[in-house]
Amino acid sequence: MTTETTPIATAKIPAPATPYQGDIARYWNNEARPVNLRLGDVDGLYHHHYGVGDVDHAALGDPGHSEYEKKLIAELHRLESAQAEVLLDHLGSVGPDDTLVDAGCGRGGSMVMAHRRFGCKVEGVTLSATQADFGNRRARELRIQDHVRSRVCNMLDTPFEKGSIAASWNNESSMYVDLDDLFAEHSRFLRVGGRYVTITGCWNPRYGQPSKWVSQINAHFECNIHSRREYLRAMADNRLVPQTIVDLTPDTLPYWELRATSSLVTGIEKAFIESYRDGSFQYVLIAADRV
Ligand SMILES: C[S@@+](CC[C@H](N)C(=O)[O-])C[C@H]1O[C@@H](n2cnc3c(N)ncnc32)[C@H](O)[C@@H]1O
Ligand SMILES: CC(C)=CCC/C(C)=C/COP(=O)(O)OP(=O)(O)O
Ligand SMILES: [Mg+2]
Repeated sequence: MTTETTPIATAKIPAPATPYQGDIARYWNNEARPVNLRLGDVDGLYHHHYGVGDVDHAALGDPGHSEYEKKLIAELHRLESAQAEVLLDHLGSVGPDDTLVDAGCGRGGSMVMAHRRFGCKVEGVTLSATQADFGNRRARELRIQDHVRSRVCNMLDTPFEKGSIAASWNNESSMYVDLDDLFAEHSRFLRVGGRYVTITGCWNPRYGQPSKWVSQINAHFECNIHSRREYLRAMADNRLVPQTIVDLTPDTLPYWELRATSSLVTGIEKAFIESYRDGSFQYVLIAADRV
């Protein structure tokens, strides 16, 4: 690394609020799965979320072809970026003078996309110094560091001023926190009339209790998947009123079925596919107004 800057994120790393958060920080500091890095290398947008939309079989071509695996990686990445576009579609009208918050920002791919779409500032928080440094380095490379910034910070206790944020989101990051605490914090920093969006996996109360597949996903990622009911209750209790709820489960299954055939499998594919198929787990988008 050059001497040009002390990375903002690691200049002063706050102590984890709980031992659990310390574990999660370590998990993401050590994460370097090819399924994430090789997809990000396609165009420099690094995601830690899953994909939506139909697979473009024409673009993939013949599985026997020497370029097939490369095309498959590009296709998985296209579906992951399409997921982030769907989230951004639900943020409402955002202008260049607005500031957005990405709660649990990962390596920052969604933040770059949000800035490109709206021209606004985007503030990201993650528990991982490695991720925050990665996101800030990408922002510098893209010369958007004045607008896109990641920091090591607990999303339940952020420095953002009350009512200062136009819109905020959790993209596959709400399963690491208590939902009441999470929505109280979003509600505090969002302005009245602002928008909150989450894309998340949640267990389906109609199934009864979390299925064995949901338990496997929790163990795999050290997270704690909430039920759909818990999301709606915690939002209602924190001045977040759902405007749109979309069941993205049918839209994410093609991504998983394709990923299961790739060389980049991680072993968790079966749990997602089986739980989406048996109805015990759902992939949902909820967009809510801060009232
Ligand atoms: C699965 S990744 C999602 C990353 C990103 N939203 C994306 O779509 O690429 C989960 C993220 O949540 C973050 N996270 C978990 N608990 C957190 C907390 N209490 N405060 C801030 N970030 C947290 C992790 O550090 C990680 O960046
Ligand atoms: C929908 C649910 C329950 C998500 C759990 C949170 C999570 C780990 C998301 C993907 O991260 P990743 O992109 O790092 O995972 P992978 O390595 O499997 O692609
Ligand atoms: Mg991934």
